[in-house]
Amino acid sequence: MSTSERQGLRVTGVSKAYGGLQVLKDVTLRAPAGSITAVIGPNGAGKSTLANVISGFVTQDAGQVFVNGAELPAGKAVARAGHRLGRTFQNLEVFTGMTVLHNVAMGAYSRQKGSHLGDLIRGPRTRRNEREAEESARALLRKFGLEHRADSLVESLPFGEAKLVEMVRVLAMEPEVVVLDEPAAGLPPASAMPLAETIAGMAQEGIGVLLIEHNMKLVMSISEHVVVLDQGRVLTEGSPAEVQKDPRVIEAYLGPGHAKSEELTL
Ligand SMILES: Nc1ncnc2c1ncn2[C@@H]1O[C@H](COP(=O)(O)OP(=O)(O)OP(=O)(O)O)[C@@H](O)[C@H]1O
Repeated sequence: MSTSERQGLRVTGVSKAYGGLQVLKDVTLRAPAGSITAVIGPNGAGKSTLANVISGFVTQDAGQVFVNGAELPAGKAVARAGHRLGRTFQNLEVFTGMTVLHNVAMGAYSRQKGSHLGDLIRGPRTRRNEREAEESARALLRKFGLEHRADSLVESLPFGEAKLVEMVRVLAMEPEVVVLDEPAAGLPPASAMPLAETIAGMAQEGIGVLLIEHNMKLVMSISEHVVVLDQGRVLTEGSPAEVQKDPRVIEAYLGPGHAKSEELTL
């Protein structure tokens, strides 16, 4: 697919309620290919629910999600790999009991075509797929400076490296769009720079990145566009500089009376 055909992620009119609580209200946004779009908002604004709807873990009540113009079936997380949509989680999601290499190879394996019967009897095609998945996993680990960890169990890694493994596993899927749910959460400050470089690298490779993040420094330094969610609605959107100075955004975060002469530096 050429870069001009890649439209990235489009979310239109998504709403979701839990019982009487309307968590998302008519949310529309885009995360174009080759750029970083951030979603920020105070606690409880609906950011993780939005990530869950986009990645098919939660079924929306209304609205659609598209990757490169193709509508994704609501609530079908497993179908996302076929549509090249990858996602990382707020809480680390890695396959414990498996090596770093095999964790990343699972990402590569998910994009390969095979048959269930072939997988069951481990026919020649399955074995070739496994070999190829491991080779591309190894190449990615080299690229991200994790090659020396290939044979370690993923749970033996420091948290920051395990987070990076999760991200590399998503990249092994060769995604068109990635949703990163608070990638900086729990990371030591020293890891912020390599993380920013990794995310920027995704966009440079043409991926549409939707970055859900509380760390304003990270958001403001690498995002092209920022969407602000508040109480389930899109409050406003714009460039990092515009959003940072917007009195409505400052009020949403800090409460009324803070809007004058302040800038968002959370
Ligand atoms: N499965 C659920 N059942 C009921 N309520 C839920 C469920 N998931 C989320 N909520 C509620 O929906 C609202 C939005 O939650 P969500 O986790 O999406 O917000 P958030 O912006 O990601 O918050 P944070 O920044 O704290 O992670 C909250 O009031 C939350 O309690």
